[in-house]
Amino acid sequence: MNSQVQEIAAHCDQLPERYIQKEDEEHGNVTNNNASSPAKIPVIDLSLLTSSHLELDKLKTASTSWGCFQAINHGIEGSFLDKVREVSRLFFDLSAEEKKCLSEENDVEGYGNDMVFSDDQILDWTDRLYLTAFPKDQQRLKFWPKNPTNFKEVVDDYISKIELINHVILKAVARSLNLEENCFLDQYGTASSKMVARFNYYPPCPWPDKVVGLKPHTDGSAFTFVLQDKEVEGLQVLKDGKWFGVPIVPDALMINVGEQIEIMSNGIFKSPVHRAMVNTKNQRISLAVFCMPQTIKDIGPVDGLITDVTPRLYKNVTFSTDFFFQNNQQGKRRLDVCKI
Ligand SMILES: O=C(O)CCC(=O)C(=O)O
Ligand SMILES: [Fe+2]
Repeated sequence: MNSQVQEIAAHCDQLPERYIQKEDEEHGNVTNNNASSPAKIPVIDLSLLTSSHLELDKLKTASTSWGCFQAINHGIEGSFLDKVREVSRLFFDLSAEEKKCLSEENDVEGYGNDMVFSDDQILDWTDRLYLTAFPKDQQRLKFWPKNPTNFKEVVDDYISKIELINHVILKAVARSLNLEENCFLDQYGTASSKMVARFNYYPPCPWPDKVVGLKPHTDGSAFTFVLQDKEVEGLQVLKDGKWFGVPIVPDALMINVGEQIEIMSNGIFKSPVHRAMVNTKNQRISLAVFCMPQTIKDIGPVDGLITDVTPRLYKNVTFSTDFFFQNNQQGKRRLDVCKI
């Protein structure tokens, strides 16, 4: 196993070559830590989505222009979100030895860092814990921390709450396009869907403008729910060629449109390119929960959105594990592979 970034950060006085980012031609200056403007990422009140057309319209605009929004009044207590943050932090506070017990060579699940596909790959300044969290019978318990002792109880509880919100959002985005409210949910498949939790740990870095915490990417999910660090910012979203920092909105959940909803909506909703930056002083922890449709059948643009004026833009596709990682590995963007 590679050294964990946490250990490198604690012990080294020179940045290892493999973490030094090169200019990114596609997404502009990779290591410009100062996002160009304070973001106006829309804030959506989920409690209004069934009663207010205005809020539903805001959701539609957010998902078509930004591809993301901060959800408030989502039904999860702020004190519970703090608990989720706390068990995440307590896990990363454990000794290196204790955490390494939760990793296995060549397994994406468990504790580790940036997945290495090639010798010349530039690595992200992050360590992570990656767990299949739902359905429960697919959880691989050997990768779940025993410490803190309430880790699993809290995470299981959080995941079941996110599952409910995910359904609310899937229905609401359908209604926002005047479609039958289950059209995305039916493709998503309630019984056989999957949720993957990725706990991201970004140690402080003495050379923040030479590295990125998480390189620019789009999420392969239907939707992703990101619980942000409560004090330290770092997430940025690319819009109209500019990077926008995502501000901390207390108790909000940052929700990203994933590639699969971009496909199901025939490109109306956008899966945003985003990245995470690091800083010299403070560690940052985030928890991303990826809600993934069933992989037993393919997904594709919903019928109601394909017309003579808006022809089908994407093929049907199954987001199998191979499809997911292989394209990444070959440097191909998954969404491009799916385009007609
Ligand atoms: O750290 C963050 O805020 C973003 C995490 C993220 O984008 C991911 O895990 O895919
Ligand atoms: Fe992401």
